[in-house]
Amino acid sequence: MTPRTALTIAGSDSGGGAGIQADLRTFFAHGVHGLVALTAVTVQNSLGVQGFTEIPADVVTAQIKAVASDMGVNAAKTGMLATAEIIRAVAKTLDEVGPFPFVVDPVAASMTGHALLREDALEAIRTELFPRATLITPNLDEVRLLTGVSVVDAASQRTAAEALLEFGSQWVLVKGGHMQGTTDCVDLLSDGREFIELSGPRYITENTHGGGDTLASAITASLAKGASVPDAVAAGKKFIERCVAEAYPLGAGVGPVSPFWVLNP
Ligand SMILES: Nc1ncnc2c1ncn2[C@@H]1O[C@H](COP(=O)(O)OP(=O)(O)O)[C@@H](O)[C@H]1O
Ligand SMILES: Cc1ncc(COP(=O)(O)O)c(N)n1
Repeated sequence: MTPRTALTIAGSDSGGGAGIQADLRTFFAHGVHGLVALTAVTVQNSLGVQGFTEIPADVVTAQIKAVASDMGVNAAKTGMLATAEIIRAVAKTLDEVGPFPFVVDPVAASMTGHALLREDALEAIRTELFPRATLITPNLDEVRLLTGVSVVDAASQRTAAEALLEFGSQWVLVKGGHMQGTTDCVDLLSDGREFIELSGPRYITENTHGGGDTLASAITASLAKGASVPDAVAAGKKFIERCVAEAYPLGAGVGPVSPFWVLNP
């Protein structure tokens, strides 16, 4: 039987733990066929990002149109988008080939602190992509960059969710992985009416590379299969928890979260 399809519009991680590599292995783990529009090639390993080269915006557009016109897209997500020009091209192209559920993971930097966006690009994500998004999935660093809100507890997490929804997405997931001093990891999902706390154990590990990409692509895979946003996010949270619990060391720095457990559930 032909599986459902999900499109990732994102950068390549040569270390294989984040970016399109994380997205494709997550789509596979969900039984969803992955489609790709590559935006950038990063030179990266467990120690960080040594540099990147972006793909020309018209080539990003052409990749999206090629797969959408022939194979069909059941849901899409964005990760690293590199430049404002690529972001504008993605927004325009999605208007032409959509609608389908669309998840925006506003990747601004790697967890090692290296910029993955050129300077003017965060503003373009906010104005061009958020209003078109079914769901946006910022981490706490991205929340601060986008809204100025520092999330330190449940109240400020809710304030941040409300501020982010002002930019026009249908739903927001404020991820709590970087919250200090908590024994649980609590992500807050909201559409402005409902505020749903998704809580799970915080595992002690150094190896969380690719966690955000894996969560967003797990959610996108469930949306491609027809799940509602709350159901897709709840399933994604369960999925990433297990991936963090089974993360492995690789290289001298930060190892990747692992979806390999799906092979031996
Ligand atoms: N140590 C951990 N144990 C369990 N879950 C975690 C851990 N760190 C992050 N998570 C979960 O992984 C997902 C990604 O979160 P986060 O680290 O906040 O984003 P990002 O990877 O984009 O920086 C969230 O669902 C978060 O709750
Ligand atoms: C190509 C690419 N996309 C996304 C990330 C973010 O992932 P992380 O926050 O785990 O470094 C990355 N490092 N590289």
